[in-house]
Amino acid sequence: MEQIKIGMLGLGTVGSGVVQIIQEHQEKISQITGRHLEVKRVAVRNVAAHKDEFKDIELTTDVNAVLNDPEIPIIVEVMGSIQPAMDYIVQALENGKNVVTANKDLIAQHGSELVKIAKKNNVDLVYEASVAGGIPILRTIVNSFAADQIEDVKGIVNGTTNYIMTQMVTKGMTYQAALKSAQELGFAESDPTNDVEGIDAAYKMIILTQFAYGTNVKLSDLTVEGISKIDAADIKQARTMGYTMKLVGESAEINGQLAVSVAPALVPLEHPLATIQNENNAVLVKGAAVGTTMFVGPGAGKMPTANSVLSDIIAVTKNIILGTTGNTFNGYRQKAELATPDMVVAPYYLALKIPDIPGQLLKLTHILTEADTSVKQVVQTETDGEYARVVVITHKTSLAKLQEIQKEIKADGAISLISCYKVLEASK
Ligand SMILES: NC(=O)C1=CN([C@@H]2O[C@H](COP(=O)(O)OP(=O)(O)OC[C@H]3O[C@@H](n4cnc5c(N)ncnc54)[C@H](OP(=O)(O)O)[C@@H]3O)[C@@H](O)[C@H]2O)C=CC1
Ligand SMILES: N[C@@H](CC=O)C(=O)O
Ligand code: NA
Repeated sequence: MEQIKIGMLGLGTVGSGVVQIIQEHQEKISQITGRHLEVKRVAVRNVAAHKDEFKDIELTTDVNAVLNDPEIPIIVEVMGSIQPAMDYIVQALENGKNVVTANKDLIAQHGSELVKIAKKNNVDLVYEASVAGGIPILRTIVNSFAADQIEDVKGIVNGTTNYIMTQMVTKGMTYQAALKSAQELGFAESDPTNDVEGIDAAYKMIILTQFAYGTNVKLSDLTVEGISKIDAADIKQARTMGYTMKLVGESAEINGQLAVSVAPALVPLEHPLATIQNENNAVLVKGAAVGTTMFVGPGAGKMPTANSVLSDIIAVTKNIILGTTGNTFNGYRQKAELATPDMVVAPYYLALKIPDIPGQLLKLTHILTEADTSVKQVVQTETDGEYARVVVITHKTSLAKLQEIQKEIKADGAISLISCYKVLEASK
């Protein structure tokens, strides 16, 4: 049987999973593609660290030996970060090689540039593993939503933070211990800052926005908040009110304009996202024709992510055989403006520190009323005699009105806002 030789950049969590699947499932892959896949050469930083585990594979620190090998038609980039990965991918594409990558940082920030280079060189550039790890969400949007009009994409798209929050809530683990465990399990990025600050999820929402609406947005177009500042008191309080807390990404189409965000949100316990635990991810895609669909699965980890990389390798292999490489992964292009804060509406949870003296709650009600925002629920959760902690859940209000409320509270001086989270509606 003819061979397809693969060159790889990186042999860490994902890379080692890719090698394992190719070795263990060679027979099935050959039957499906009609080709024998062989990992010919892998570039790493430290050959000695891998040579005992990967005796049958040629390891090198010379990236050019992978990128310039005329026998290799497919390069798998699983090393991460922007540079030098960007230069290596450009070099591979310009050398006429198809590229499979799991690198969301790179695709979210330089995807359109790389797509153009791939097209010019008539090669594939595919990156299913870059969003929601093992969930085949990108190809599903491309294939199964091609004729539908997507109205909303919402979900949990970072495995590390969902794992941390699950461990904190269900096992009482500390934030630091849960993060350490996520790193040991291979879920976190090599520098976990992007995970915990919501940036990794934001990159994934940028890619999902491109696939769902055909529109390129950049990081500065999104509102992004991570989990590092979440107060355990809010998680507890939310639970008593019938909510759990999740890091939620949303890309919504509002009258033809887009609102893309990542932030911790209160999720009603009966909402499908409330049941997503540990490193699992879930993406809800709402189409005008199909309604709401949900895709669930592991969002991080060696084998699930490697399986997505393999789905790309197999798609590219088929294209090589058919002579159909060079088609853009997602061909949909559409220009759209960003929604303004007055267009983006949701209920909000506000936790406030209020002097425990008469008239203060009235003052808060006045601020909310002035911003045309009504209250659904209000609870005084504790008092130390001097200050009370008061939690308010509003009815739907716009982001512009919320900003007005935040400004007025700040100006008041006596009342202070401890935290503020969006509240998901049970039916959405
Ligand atoms: N882990 C996960 O669950 C997921 C990861 N991803 C993405 O997949 C990619 C890889 O992640 P992961 O496997 O976790 O990362 P790891 O840190 O586990 O592995 C990175 C690998 O790349 C190699 N490498 C790094 N820099 C260079 C360089 N300059 N030259 C040659 N080799 C280099 C490292 O070599 P050495 O071993 O010698 O240090 C290592 O083998 C990232 O883009 C990540 O965002 C996507 C979805 C899920
Ligand atoms: N660090 C990422 C890995 C997958 O993309 C995550 O935790 O989701
Ligand atoms: Na995926």
